[in-house]
Amino acid sequence: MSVLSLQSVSLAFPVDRDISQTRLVLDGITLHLASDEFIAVIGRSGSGKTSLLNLAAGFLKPTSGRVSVDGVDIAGPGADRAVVFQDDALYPWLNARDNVAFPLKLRGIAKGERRLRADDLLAKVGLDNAGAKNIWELSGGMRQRVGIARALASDPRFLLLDEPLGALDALTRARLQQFLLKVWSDSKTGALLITHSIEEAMLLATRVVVLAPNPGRIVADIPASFGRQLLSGKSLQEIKDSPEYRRLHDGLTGLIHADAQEDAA
Ligand SMILES: Nc1ncnc2c1ncn2[C@@H]1O[C@H](COP(=O)(O)OP(=O)(O)OP(=O)(O)O)[C@@H](O)[C@H]1O
Repeated sequence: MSVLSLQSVSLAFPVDRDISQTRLVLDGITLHLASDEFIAVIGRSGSGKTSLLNLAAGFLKPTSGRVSVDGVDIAGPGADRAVVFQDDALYPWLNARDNVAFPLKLRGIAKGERRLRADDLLAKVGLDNAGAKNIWELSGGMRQRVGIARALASDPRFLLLDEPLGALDALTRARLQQFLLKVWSDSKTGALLITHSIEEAMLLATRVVVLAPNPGRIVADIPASFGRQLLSGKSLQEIKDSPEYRRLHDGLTGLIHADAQEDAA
């Protein structure tokens, strides 16, 4: 079992490129993600969700505090932490299979083996016959699935997901939520998901973390079991109709709303 940890992490950005003046964006963040967990981070726009993910990915260095994997400070981005963005960021000059195989190429894996593994990963994300397709021939949902297959190709211990379903229509998004849940459960990687959707956070995560802004800080860290209920075959409607679902939904909405009112006061 691996653990990705942020320990008393703060992050300040310079104000208007003036490095003598800084603004605190995240303050005192402590968060541990184990490789069997799915943490969803919600919070208002500007509360620091993406900054938190960028710290975990190693794209940003904390101003103070530590970011580590299994107790070892990270030095920057690494293959142990794969990132999927809202904008799929695929290579348009490569077909779907070669996009997925790209991390394998970087690791020096031979061509035949790369092809087999890429096809296997494409099958895992339900794109068995799409390997030879050009990126521009794929729908938005298919492109996101290729992006997730590519992230899995590096055999990461953690998947860092920055609003990966945010640009999709409601129906495709609902389908891909179920798919993401299955991928997480099968691949046994820890997942950190940034989302604007309370419902998405509740349906996928084993823990929902709420950030409040100015400066970004954790105001709630709540366990959830709806994803596991979905995986064990309970229907979405039954889950959404349950009192525990409605209670948590109301609670999370209240937390985000309370924080907005505090800001306006
Ligand atoms: N590179 C940067 N330089 C200066 N300020 C930044 C930088 N990146 C983010 N910020 C500021 O940090 C704060 C948090 O931004 P961040 O993108 O992490 O929030 P967020 O919760 O992900 O927002 P959203 O939900 O709108 O994507 C914002 O006020 C933003 O303007």
